[in-house]
Amino acid sequence: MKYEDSKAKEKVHTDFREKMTYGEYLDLDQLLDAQNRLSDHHDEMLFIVIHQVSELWMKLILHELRASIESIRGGDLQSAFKMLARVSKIQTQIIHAWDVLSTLTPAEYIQFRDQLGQASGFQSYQYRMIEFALGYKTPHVLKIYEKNPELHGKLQEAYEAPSIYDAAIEALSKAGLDINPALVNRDFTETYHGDETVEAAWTNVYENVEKYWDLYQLAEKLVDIEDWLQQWRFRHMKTVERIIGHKTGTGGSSGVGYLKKVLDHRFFPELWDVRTNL
Ligand code: HEM
Ligand SMILES: N[C@@H](CC(=O)c1ccccc1NC=O)C(=O)O
Repeated sequence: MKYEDSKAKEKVHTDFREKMTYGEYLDLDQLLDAQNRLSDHHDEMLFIVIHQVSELWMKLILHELRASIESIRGGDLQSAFKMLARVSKIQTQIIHAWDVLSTLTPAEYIQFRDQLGQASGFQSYQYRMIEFALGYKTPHVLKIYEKNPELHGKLQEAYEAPSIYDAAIEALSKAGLDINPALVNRDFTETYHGDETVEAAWTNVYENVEKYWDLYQLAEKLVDIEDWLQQWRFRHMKTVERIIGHKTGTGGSSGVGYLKKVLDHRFFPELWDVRTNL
């Protein structure tokens, strides 16, 4: 039994459902007691809340992505569309969070930045699991968690699992489109970089929409997700530039230069290339 499930059961048994309150159901004592500032600077509260809200939304994104991968692999594309549409809407929420964070000025941030030590969003394991679920497998990220076996195990599992794009490629193949067989059983720990048979298959789908309506819809849902993820990355990079300029990051990277470089990575390359082919 998963931890979440056992906790829910315990709640029902001990509280008798009718007596359970709003705060108990949502564990608000715990949730609202977790904004612990390291400085007494007013704006540190904003910094903490934005991160916590983003991590909560990431939790839901992962929940939806994992289930949609299972649905695609099981041939139930309609359920996957519903969940992927939800992922896109969540992404718009976390993109808008940058508008709130942009109210933090460099002069304000610098007053509590030192307190953050070497902590950095670089260490967000949920963000990495999202990247893994979308097929961007960066092995150096696993190293960060070597000293935490529980998290390392979870990340390793996500690292080895087929991504949503692997599931989509399998769906292309199952629909009778000619896909390089080596791709279907490939080493999923490798970041996917593109394949001619996949590009030809997507081109076929886009040219024969009425025949491949489901695959066409799947493609467009994936484009939505990559589009929004790139917009999130871009807003992060620009917000960082306006707050810390070109200072090096607390995580040890070059900062803005590094965040710009990450923007080069494409998750579903053929879905972008196909647009040129049509
Ligand atoms: C004042 C606000 C912020 C600044 C100055 C900032 C700065 C940075 C910098 C410089 C990096 C590069 C790694 C490093 O050397 O530290 C980074 C990475 C990252 N940050 Fe932020 N960040 C901010 C807010 C946020 C927020 C609100 C989130 C949301 C969870 C976030 C998530 C991440 C993630 C996931 C990475 C890793 C990106 C990657 O490796 O592709 N950051 N951040
Ligand atoms: N990397 C940031 C620090 C930072 O943003 C941060 C620090 C602790 C917890 C989350 C953070 N957010 C995202 O990177 C910096 O260099 O200022």
